[in-house]
Amino acid sequence: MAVAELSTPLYTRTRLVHSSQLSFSSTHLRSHRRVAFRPLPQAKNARISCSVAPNQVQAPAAPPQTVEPKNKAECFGVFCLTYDLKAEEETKSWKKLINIAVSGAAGMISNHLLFKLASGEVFGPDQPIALKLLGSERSLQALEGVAMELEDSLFPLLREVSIGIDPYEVFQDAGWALLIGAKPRGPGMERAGLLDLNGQIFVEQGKALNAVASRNVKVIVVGNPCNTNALICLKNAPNIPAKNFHALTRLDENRAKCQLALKAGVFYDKVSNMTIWGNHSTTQVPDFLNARINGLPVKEVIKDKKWLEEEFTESIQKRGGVLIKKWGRSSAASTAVSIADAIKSLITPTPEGDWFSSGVYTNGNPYGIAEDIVFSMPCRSKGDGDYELVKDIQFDDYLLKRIKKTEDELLAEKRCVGHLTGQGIPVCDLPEDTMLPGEM
Ligand SMILES: NC(=O)c1ccc[n+]([C@@H]2O[C@H](COP(=O)([O-])OP(=O)(O)OC[C@H]3O[C@@H](n4cnc5c(N)ncnc54)[C@H](O)[C@@H]3O)[C@@H](O)[C@H]2O)c1
Repeated sequence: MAVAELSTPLYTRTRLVHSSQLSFSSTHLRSHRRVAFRPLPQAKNARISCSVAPNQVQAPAAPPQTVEPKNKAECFGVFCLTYDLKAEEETKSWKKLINIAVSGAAGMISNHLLFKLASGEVFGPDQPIALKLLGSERSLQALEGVAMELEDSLFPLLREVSIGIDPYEVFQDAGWALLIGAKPRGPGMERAGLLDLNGQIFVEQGKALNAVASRNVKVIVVGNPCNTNALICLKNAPNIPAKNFHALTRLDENRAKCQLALKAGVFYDKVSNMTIWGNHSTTQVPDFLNARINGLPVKEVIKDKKWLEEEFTESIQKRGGVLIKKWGRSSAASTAVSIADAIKSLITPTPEGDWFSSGVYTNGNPYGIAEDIVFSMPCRSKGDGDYELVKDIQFDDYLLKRIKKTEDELLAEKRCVGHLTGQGIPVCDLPEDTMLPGEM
C-alpha cells in the first residue's frame, strides 16, 4: 500500500492515497479524518511516505473517488493509518488520547515545543496525544515539513497529527489549545496597530474554540501581545470558562529565577515563589519581595536593594530584546520550555508552599487589581488543570507602584481593542509605546 503526498498549491491540496487503499480506508479510517482520494500523481515532486511491503500484492487500480477538502484539517501521512488505541491502552495502561491544538505550528517556538509534546515529557509517558496543527495560509507548506519531521521521529505516544488553516476544523474537540501563531510588529507599526492586527486573529480563534473545542479546553496564549490577545480570545468564547484562559508569563518567571540565583550564587532550583505581575511587556513586575531563595525572603539573601529595584527588574523586562541583539532571533527554545513548564504546572500539584505565575482573568482577585483584564498573578494548582490564586502575598509601596503601572497599561490595551471584545468603540490612549520583551 502506498500513500503519496503531492506538493500542490494552497486550497487544492489534497491527500493522495493509492487506489488499493480505498476499500481499506473507507471502513477503517476514524470518522474525524478527512481524506481525499485521487489517482497517484505523475508529478515530479510527489512524495511517497509509506512504502509497499516487499511481498504484498497490489490490487488493480480502481477508479478514484475525489472529495475536495477545502481548508479542512487533514490527517498527515503515516498518521492517517489506523491503529487500535483501545487495545494499546489495555496492554500499555495508557490514558485516554488527548487532543492538543497548536497554532503557529510552523513557527520557531513550535519547532521546539511540538517535539517535547510528542516525546511525552510534558503530559507524561502514559499519555498518548493527537496534535492538531494550525498554520497560516503562508505557512501551510512549512507545516507539512513539520509534520514530516514528526513522522520521522517515530514517537510512540504520538497517535495522530492533522494540519490545516481553518481553526474551526483544527480546534475540533481540543482539550488544550496552545495559541502561538501571531504576526510580528512590522517596522514603524505602533503597538495599537499590533493590538488590532493580532487581535483579529484571536477573535476568530476564540470563536472557533467556542464552537468546536472541548467545553473544558485549557488555552495558553503565547502570541503577542499575549495578555490582551488572551482577553480578546476569552471574550469571543463565552461558552468556555474565562478561568481556562492563560497568557504565557512563565518565560519571564524562569528568567527572573535565573537572575536571582546568579546574584545569590546558588543554583536556580533554590529560587521559589517567583511572581511576575501584570503584562508580558516591559512594564511587567518581577516580584522580589515575595520570592524566596533557599526558603528565605530574597531581601535577606540579596541585600543590594538598588540592584533588586533597578538592575534586576529591568534585566527581566528587557532580556528578550538583549537576546535578539546577541543572536539575531527571538527566544524560541526557552519559550517552548516555558510553555511546557506552564502546562506541567497545571497538571501536577504545585509543591507545598510554592506557586507559579500565569496571566489569568482578574475576576474576583484578592489583590485589588482591576477586574476584567488578563493579568499575571501567583497561582497554585491541584494538578487537575485548574488553579487558584495565592492569598498570602505581601505588598510594599515599590511593588504597588509598579503593579499600578502595568495595570494601567493593560487597561489602556483593553480600551484599544473594545471593537474586538464586544466592549464598544476602541479608544487608543496607550500610556506610552512600551515594548514586548522581545522587541528592541
Ligand atoms: N509570551 C511569551 O513569553 C512569548 C515569548 C516569545 C515569543 N512570543 C510570541 O510568540 C509568537 C510566535 O513566535 P515565533 O518565534 O514562533 O514566531 P514565528 O514567526 O517563527 O512563527 C509564527 C507562526 O505563526 C504563523 N501564523 C501567523 N498568523 C497565524 C494565524 N492566524 N493562525 C495560525 N498561524 C499563524 C506564521 O505563519 C508563523 O509560522 C510571537 O507573537 C512572539 O512575539 C511570546
